[in-house]
Amino acid sequence: MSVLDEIIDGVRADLAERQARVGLDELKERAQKARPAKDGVAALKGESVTVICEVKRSSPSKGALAAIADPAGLAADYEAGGAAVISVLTEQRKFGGSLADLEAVRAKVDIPVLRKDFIVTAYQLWEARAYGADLALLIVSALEQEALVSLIERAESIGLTPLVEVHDEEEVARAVDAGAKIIGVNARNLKTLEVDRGNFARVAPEIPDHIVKIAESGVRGPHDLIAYANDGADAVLVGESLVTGKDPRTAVADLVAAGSHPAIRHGRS
Ligand SMILES: O=P(O)(O)OC[C@@H](O)[C@@H](O)c1c[nH]c2ccccc12
Repeated sequence: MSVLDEIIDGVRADLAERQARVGLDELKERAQKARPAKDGVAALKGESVTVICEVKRSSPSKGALAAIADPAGLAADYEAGGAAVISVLTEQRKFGGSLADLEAVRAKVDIPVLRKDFIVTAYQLWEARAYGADLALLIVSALEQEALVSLIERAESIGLTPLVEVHDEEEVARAVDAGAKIIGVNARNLKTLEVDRGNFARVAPEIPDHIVKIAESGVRGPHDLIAYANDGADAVLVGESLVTGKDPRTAVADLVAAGSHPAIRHGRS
């Protein structure tokens, strides 16, 4: 069984418990009361390379990264540093996240918030909206094509912007066919957990121009952002280096400054 399969088994077990506790109707009611979702595409695509900053306590590859007693405080630091979007891991077993983290972050910041989880049913999209998310991650390798198509449609119909994650060229084709407007290329293979920073450069040319391109994982600092930008990234998604560093606000500000450097804008469409 791959790491991804193992994670998804756990996600399904936890999901079944929540579904037994909170009915879909109740969840929809709560989602309807949530503040309208912010436009994820507008937040990410601009003159500069934008930065998505992640609240992540642990990971299957590295184990515990940071305790993060105050996820909302961390998110506020990210926002102050110039983050375009906050990503909140809500998967519990391997990443130490929760919907409570999402809710706390949402209450604290004004920028769009991404629910980062292993979404396999529409129920999780309603949860994302009910707890204040503006975007939701959909992982191509975790979904049959039919499910991917219907989850993208459902996400958009309830106001969520889907960020569709791929790892190779084949998955790009599936994401594009399914109607993705934002595609994230993960440098980490979720089946083996190996990180290959060269993956974005290989895969990104397959993504049509009108789609927002995000380079995910492995960004250690401004030099990695610049490399991804030169390979055509509109945005980068950064977790580990921010949660393990001493000063997240300054680390984000340094990334944002690199992303808005005129040298990077040259040749960008
Ligand atoms: O911590 P990093 O290497 O900066 O990576 C962040 C993010 O890309 C990573 O957490 C991630 C990318 N896709 C995912 C899917 C599920 C869980 C986590 C992820």
